[in-house]
Amino acid sequence: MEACERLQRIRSHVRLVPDFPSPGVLFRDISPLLKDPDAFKAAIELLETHLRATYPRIDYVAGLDARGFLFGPPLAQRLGIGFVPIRKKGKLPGPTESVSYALEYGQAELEIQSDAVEPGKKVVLVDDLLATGGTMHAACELMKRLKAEVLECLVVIELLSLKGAEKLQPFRCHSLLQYD
Ligand SMILES: O=P(O)(O)OC[C@H]1O[C@H](OP(=O)(O)OP(=O)(O)O)[C@H](O)[C@@H]1O
Ligand SMILES: Nc1ncnc2[nH]cnc12
Repeated sequence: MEACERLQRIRSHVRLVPDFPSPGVLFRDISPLLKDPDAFKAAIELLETHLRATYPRIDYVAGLDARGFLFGPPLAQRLGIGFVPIRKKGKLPGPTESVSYALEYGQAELEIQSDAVEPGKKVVLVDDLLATGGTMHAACELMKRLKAEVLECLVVIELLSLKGAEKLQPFRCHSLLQYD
């Protein structure tokens, strides 16, 4: 499958759900994408191709709770590197670093185990979707605390009107699909 054919396949498997989880939010539901093995494979392959073409060395893929856990581990496997979970508050044992943040429809706190990434390691942060960028920004802050280097914030879907990529600067952001 060509890259644009793959993108089209991915796009056609993202479902729009108005007013979820709260009134006024247009929710982009990736469930149909996960359910279709070819579409899901196309997404993972495009993420992998992009990373291989862009970075000579990546040490870890770090995924954001919860939907970053769907894309991060298969991607890390294909790259032959480790996966690190960044979780919502209270889920990780042992010493942790935590950062609170605001997202498109709420407030939450993200955590990482203090020894999850060694200082100086090169990390790609992965999630399904970038909206306001609050969640990804918090993940970047966690990486700063561990003295890791964020190569890029990588998402399947970017909601351009919410200007998440601007909020993340100077960190780089890459998305497969963009919506207004
Ligand atoms: O750019 P933002 O405005 O921060 O929004 C994006 C975040 O919102 C969603 O996660 P959510 O917090 O709904 O949690 P979930 O993955 O557990 O469903 C999505 O998976 C991103 O992580
Ligand atoms: N509009 C949206 N659709 C799906 N996930 C989201 N996370 C934040 N905003 C979202």
